[in-house]
Amino acid sequence: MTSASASRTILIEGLGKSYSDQRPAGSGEVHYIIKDVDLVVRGGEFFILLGPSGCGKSTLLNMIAGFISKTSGSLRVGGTDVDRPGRDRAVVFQQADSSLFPWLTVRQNVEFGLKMKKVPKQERRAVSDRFLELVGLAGHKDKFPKELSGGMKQRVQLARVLANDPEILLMDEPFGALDAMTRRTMQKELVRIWRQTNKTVVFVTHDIQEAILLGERVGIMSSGPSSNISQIYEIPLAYPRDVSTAEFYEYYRRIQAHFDE
Ligand SMILES: Nc1ncnc2c1ncn2[C@@H]1O[C@H](COP(=O)(O)OP(=O)(O)OP(=O)(O)O)[C@@H](O)[C@H]1O
Repeated sequence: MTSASASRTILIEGLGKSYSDQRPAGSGEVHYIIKDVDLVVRGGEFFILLGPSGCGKSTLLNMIAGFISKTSGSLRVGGTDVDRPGRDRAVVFQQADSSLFPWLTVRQNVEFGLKMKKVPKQERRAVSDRFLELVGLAGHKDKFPKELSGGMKQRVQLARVLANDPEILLMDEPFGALDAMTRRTMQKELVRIWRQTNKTVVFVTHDIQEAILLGERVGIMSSGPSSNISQIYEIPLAYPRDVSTAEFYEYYRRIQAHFDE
């Protein structure tokens, strides 16, 4: 492993997260959302977390992001314990609306993080031009979020995250709220961007087709409580992938069978 990819490796051992029941009528009992999770995501890899609703995918992703603290086990990125959010990791959420600033233009939204870091204006321009081009929004830089469709807003969110150049992209069902056609376009774009930038991607979904279309490996989370990664499927299909091929269907069938068991 090169040192560049080692710095982007996510190493998870025996990771757990529990909450105690604090409701007035609650027992104070401890419930594990995830327990004994072991996982290594290599630098530059496209890794999928796939599982049924409520199994703890977002909890695990938010722990990697540093938003949720662990109860047990170890979680390291590039050899360093994760105990808070960091510039090496960025999250793309399902709803772009909650992350974009409505009073800023598309360009200003993309440049926001760079401005906070006091990057000079000319350099900010060059970065926002590059990433808005990459996500296909070169012609919409001066629009405000309310003038954009859902898919366009999601592209702005992605451009903004990429502009900050994190090592690791953490994506929580980022296309879940989009219509089928826009979703398909965004999936293709994401694969293209990932191959161009070689980022580490951890992508949460409950859609088997999306998992196989995007991931180099698909980690299946067992249904909760005390969920963990019960199996990992390697998907050695070439990109861009075609859902209509027999090989694609074979992986689909195998993973579907896993959930039917
Ligand atoms: N702060 C919290 N306190 C107690 N329980 C929580 C808390 N946050 C999440 N949970 C519970 O943890 C479980 C896993 O939630 P999580 O959002 O991680 O699942 P998910 O797999 O991402 O689900 P979905 O696909 O529906 O988004 C759920 O049962 C949820 O109710």
